Amino acid sequence: MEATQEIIDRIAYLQAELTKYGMAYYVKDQPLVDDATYDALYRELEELEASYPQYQTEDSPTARVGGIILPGFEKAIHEIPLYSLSDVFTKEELFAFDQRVQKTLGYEPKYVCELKIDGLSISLTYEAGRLVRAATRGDGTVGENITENIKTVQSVPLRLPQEIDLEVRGECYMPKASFLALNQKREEEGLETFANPRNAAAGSLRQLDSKITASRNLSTFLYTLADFGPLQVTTQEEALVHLGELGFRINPEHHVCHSIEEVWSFIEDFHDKRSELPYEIDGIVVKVNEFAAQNSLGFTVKAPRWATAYKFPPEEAVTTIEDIDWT
Ligand SMILES: NC(=O)c1c(N)nc(OC2CCCC2)nc1O[C@@H]1CCC[C@@H]1O
Repeated sequence: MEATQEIIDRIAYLQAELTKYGMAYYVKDQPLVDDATYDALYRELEELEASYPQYQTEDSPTARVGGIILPGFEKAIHEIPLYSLSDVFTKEELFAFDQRVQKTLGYEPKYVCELKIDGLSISLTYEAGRLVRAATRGDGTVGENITENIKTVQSVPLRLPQEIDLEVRGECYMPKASFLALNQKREEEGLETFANPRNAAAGSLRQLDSKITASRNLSTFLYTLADFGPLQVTTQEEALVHLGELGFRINPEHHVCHSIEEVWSFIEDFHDKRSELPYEIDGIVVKVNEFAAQNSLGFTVKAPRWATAYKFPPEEAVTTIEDIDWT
């Protein structure tokens, strides 16, 4: 059916508005409209796109529901490898890391601390501002192409505000509340429950039916650029801020520390706050902030010399909602 200019404009308006509302709700955690308003506009867009499918764009908000069932996952080669992190488990080991860094640099650098999100590491590739590939980390060089599944994760932008080529990396995770609700539902259905949110996220992302992925309330925190492309950033802190400006979901608890002692107090602080977070973390990632200093330090075979992960002991597992002491 041919569409009038008025209908074409209305479809474009709804696609833009609902994308803006979705970004505010899922990325910035700051809703702009109430659910009823969003749902009414979403239904109107669904009806219009069903009547005029030639105007349903692949980055329309209605494209998030999944529906592709893949025969299997294609391999995804990482041109720039996804490194792992060295681990430290004590204050002494953390300070020894700082000593090695200072020995190489000849000065004490600023560090940026980030919560170590306990999810599945992913890589997102954009060409001319459009998401063209999403992949799991795999072994760091070869992962799985999970583009169709990642498109159903509401916090992942399908289109950037600038038509740039970019590859970003981060974690896809399942919030604790979604994990508990999912396990309760599976229990009621006599299905096997997931051991922890990380396994639940991995299982949800590695579904061949993207409709199942769409139902699992996954979210993301992005933390690094594989290639800096056109971005003019010189520190990790700036990179995080810029990723946020591009529309990616960034964990707000990043903090620049001016000494390893300050890093330690950040670690102690979050050791206590950990159980109150709405997502699981398994430690704190400590990175030299300046990219120039990172380049001087370089990488070992598998991990950067300019970063380490202080690991927390495993959190006592909360398996079902009944286990929580709500008092
Ligand atoms: N899990 C995380 O929250 C996290 C993070 N906040 N920052 C990084 O920085 C990368 C960059 C270079 C080497 C590690 N890595 C993280 O997780 C990685 C994914 C795979 C191994 C580590 O867990």
